[in-house]
Amino acid sequence: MTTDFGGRVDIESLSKVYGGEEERVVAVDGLDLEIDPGEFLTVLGPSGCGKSTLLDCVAGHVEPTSGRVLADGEPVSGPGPERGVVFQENRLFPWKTVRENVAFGPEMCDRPTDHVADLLDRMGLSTFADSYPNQLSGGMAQRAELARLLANEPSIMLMDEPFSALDAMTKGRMQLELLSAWRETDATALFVTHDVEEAILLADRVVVMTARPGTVKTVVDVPLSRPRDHDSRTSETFTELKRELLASIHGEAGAEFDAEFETAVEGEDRTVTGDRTAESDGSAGGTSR
Ligand SMILES: Nc1ncnc2c1ncn2[C@@H]1O[C@H](COP(=O)(O)OP(=O)(O)OP(=O)(O)O)[C@@H](O)[C@H]1O
Repeated sequence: MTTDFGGRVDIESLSKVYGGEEERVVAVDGLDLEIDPGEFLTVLGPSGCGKSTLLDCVAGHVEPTSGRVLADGEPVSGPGPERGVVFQENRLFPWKTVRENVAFGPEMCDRPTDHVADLLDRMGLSTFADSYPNQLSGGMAQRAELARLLANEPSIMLMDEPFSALDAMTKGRMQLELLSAWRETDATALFVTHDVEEAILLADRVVVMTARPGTVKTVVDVPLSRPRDHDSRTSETFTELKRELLASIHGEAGAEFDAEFETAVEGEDRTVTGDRTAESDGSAGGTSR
């Protein structure tokens, strides 16, 4: 699968303020980030720190208050075909079948739809191609969303906690399916998640955001080889990265957030190991797939 665009993303001094004078919320404040073409970047951060706002600004669904986003050097001023989005909740058209949902994007752009059957097959949805979204399980609907994203062959894949509502086993399968599909493209991926393990498993680099107003706290390289599988989670490198990222998020989110992540480190030595965290300087990491 190829794309027509390079997939570079530059986020420059991005700020977003919601509301008026009375209920002013500074969601994102002066955030700088560069994402290389073909890179898989995950974004972690405490609840409400502006992760979705960041992704929405890149998608062109939210207009920055100041600063800008460039996609392949062009300022983003709205949604575009080179950027595809998957949200946490199912946004499939309920009146269309799975096949029609997946084919919709290419059809709207007068592009071929020959790859739709193959995508449905890869996502394990061939036998549900003629089903409607309300006949699908949560995991199937998310697979259909992913197939729909891939059918559009975007050069930039934007994903906002797409697997957060899935059970652990389905989530694990979907993560590997996503990686496998992404590796066959040249696409850049920006993936927002609350899940530290998910952030590591998928990424070339993990961005940790500060508590609101959100900006980049740290950027951590993930030096795990690809292709990755479930065994990648058992490596020493993975465990060290997990401790490092949990410590970074704990430090940011404060005590009220600790409880949420307490279970994630249960049974493990919580000592923070050597600091391999690179302070954000906007430099890009490796992109080997
Ligand atoms: N349309 C909006 N109008 C007003 N405030 C908003 C709007 N969208 C988001 N916010 C506020 O901006 C802040 C950042 O929200 P955002 O959804 O970007 O954070 P998040 O990190 O994605 O949160 P979560 O992890 O809980 O999904 C929050 O305080 C939120 O309430």
